[in-house]
Amino acid sequence: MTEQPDEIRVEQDTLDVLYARLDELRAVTRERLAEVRRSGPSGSPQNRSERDAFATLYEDRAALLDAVEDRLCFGRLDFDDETTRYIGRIGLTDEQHSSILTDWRAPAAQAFYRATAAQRDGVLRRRHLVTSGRRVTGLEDEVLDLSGGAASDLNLSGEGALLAALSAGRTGRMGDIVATIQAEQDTIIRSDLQGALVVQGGPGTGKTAVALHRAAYLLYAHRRLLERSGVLLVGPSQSFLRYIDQVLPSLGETGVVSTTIADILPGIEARGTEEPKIAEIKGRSVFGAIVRRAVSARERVPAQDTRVRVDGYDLVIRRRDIRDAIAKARRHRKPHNLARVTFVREMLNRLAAQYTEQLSYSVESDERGEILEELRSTKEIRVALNLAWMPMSPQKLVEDLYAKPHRLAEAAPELSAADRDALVRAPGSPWTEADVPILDEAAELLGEDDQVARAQARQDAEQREERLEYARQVLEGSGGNGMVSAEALADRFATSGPYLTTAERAEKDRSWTFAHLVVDEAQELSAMAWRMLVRRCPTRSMTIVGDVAQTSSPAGARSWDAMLTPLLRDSWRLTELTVNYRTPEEIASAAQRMAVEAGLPVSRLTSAREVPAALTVHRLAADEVRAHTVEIAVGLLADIRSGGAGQVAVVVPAAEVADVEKMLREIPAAASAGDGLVVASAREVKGLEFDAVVLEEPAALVDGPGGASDLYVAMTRPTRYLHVTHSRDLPAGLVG
Ligand SMILES: Nc1ncnc2c1ncn2[C@@H]1O[C@H](COP(=O)(O)OP(=O)(O)OP(=O)(O)O)[C@@H](O)[C@H]1O
Repeated sequence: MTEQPDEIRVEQDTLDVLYARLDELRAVTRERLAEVRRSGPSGSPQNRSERDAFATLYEDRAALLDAVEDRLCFGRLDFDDETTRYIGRIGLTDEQHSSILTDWRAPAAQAFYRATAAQRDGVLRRRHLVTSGRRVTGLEDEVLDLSGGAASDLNLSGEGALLAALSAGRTGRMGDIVATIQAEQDTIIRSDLQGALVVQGGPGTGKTAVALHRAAYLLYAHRRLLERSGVLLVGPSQSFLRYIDQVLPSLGETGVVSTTIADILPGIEARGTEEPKIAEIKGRSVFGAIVRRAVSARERVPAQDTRVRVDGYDLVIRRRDIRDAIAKARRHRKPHNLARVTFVREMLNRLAAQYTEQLSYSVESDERGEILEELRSTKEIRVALNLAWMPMSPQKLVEDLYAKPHRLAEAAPELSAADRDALVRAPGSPWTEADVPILDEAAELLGEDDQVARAQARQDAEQREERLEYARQVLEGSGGNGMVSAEALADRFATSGPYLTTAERAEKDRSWTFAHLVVDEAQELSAMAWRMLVRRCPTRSMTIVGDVAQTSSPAGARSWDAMLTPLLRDSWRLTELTVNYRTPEEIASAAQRMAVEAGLPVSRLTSAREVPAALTVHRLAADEVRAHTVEIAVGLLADIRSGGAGQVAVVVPAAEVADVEKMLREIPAAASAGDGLVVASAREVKGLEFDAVVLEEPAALVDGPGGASDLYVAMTRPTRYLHVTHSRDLPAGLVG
């Protein structure tokens, strides 16, 4: 990176203009918001809801303008025709409506990330602006003539800025990478919305970063479509979602619904744990058929006819009538609870016919209604009809399947007796993550009685068209600047109570379908979890990122093809990331060697950075290992903290976490470290990163349920140092 005082001054002047414009827009937005609020709570409900809608609009705009303060502008392109273009977090125009800053997601910004000496796209020079607050502190120029070329073999663009970003201390929160997105990442970020895009890449290749930037890009490029139905982001754990939760807001996007598989069903708390081998059984796609059979079993012809007496008349609930009524109800292919209405109506009609045959006169239609009501409320008839077609909640259906071995045996002939035995559990046991897709499948097949909701939805759709037209006129009148679509504004007009975003509405509604789905650490998902997600995204427009070499769940994917083709057929495409930005070369090579020896399906990986003495291995006596682990962690913490912020993690098998935490609590420097020192299992650190990691007894990790994949994950978390403490032999390949 070069210090060029004159050039820096020029860029500082530009930056001053851009920030002045940002401040001006902030002031205008705040003034408009104040005006709306001043207008007070009077007026008709229609006026009030419009006022609330405008208030939300200005609040969102103010929040967006605040979010882009840091590194508002980070790049400049100089073209052959002597024009220049500045690239930043958002687009800005001056008072004459001329562009002064180009949004990084706009087509006009693409060359900033993609132009190379070989393919310049008219770009002469790419400049990275390094800033601190509102000050320009450095510049990095790449002259794209053939003599200059890329700065390294890896074709890294803005290498100085990139390496500075990569070696900065970790805060425990992921940051955005807009200023230094690399060409192979940019291609993925801007890839077509249609179909499912699978991004396979080794650890640290930026899969999470790319998935989030792609979500922000798609929301920008297809705002109308995506804002209305929303984008669903599925991550592996709540701690992972916390780790990434700043990235989209820093890119000006807040409307994405984030969740985990365990939390995806409204009203279900899946906090129970179970053996991985049980989760594997529950994750098999055959559970789709098992749930279907379990539902069908609740529609059954009894062994005998049932006689009942109503008002002194003898009626027979005949097996053959039940068989016919079931067949008729099934013909409409509605979910069980909804089809039950047809079954009951048919049976009551047949019983009413028996009843009236016994009368000495013919009945009028109003009397017939009374007879039907009488039959419906007769207890024996209710019981008999329920036995033939039981109304069911998903929870009850699945609970019965686990608690009553005969039900499971009937529904699951594909499972071995041993597998079925493993699934048995008492009613009332807590739900586990692997139960969630099964409950969702059951909810889908059982259905809720949503007639009222559907009528309401039809009415809403009609009213929405009117509001949309009105919102378009309003936006035209107020010179809408693309920050909000007419669709979003129309939806805001609709809510006279507190305004609900798409995200908030979607979160409450199990059957909400999203316009795009982003899945991170996707290799962990079972076939049943995929079925559940695909139901939520009927367009199959998805971004799926993961690494099949890091799969620890026995129900997860070892091959994308085997997992996805049965569900998505040919509507998915595979792309790869190959540069490791996180882990120093020495550590990454050791991890790769170990993974290859263990037979994991590792991807090609080249490391962007080298850090001297990044990997240290401590061979110890068995009774010394734990004390050394703790001591090394405390030493690393002091070392890293002396240079500013940073995080150290100690990775041990899950059963050891509490013990190590207890030892660390007794050391004052560790006890007061807060987020700076984390003790966790390999599974808990998946997707996260730390400045330094102390990894205890790798052979024990390999013996655990996640096997060598867990060790691969643990080894590839550090951005600077990895210390391995051990007494047992090291897994093959770990030391070269
Ligand atoms: N172009 C880039 N500029 C700056 N930092 C980057 C870039 N690409 C990736 N990084 C950084 O590299 C680190 C690893 O990225 P990320 O967590 O997205 O990788 P990953 O492929 O999801 O890893 P894992 O498979 O281990 O979960 C992060 O700190 C991320 O910010």
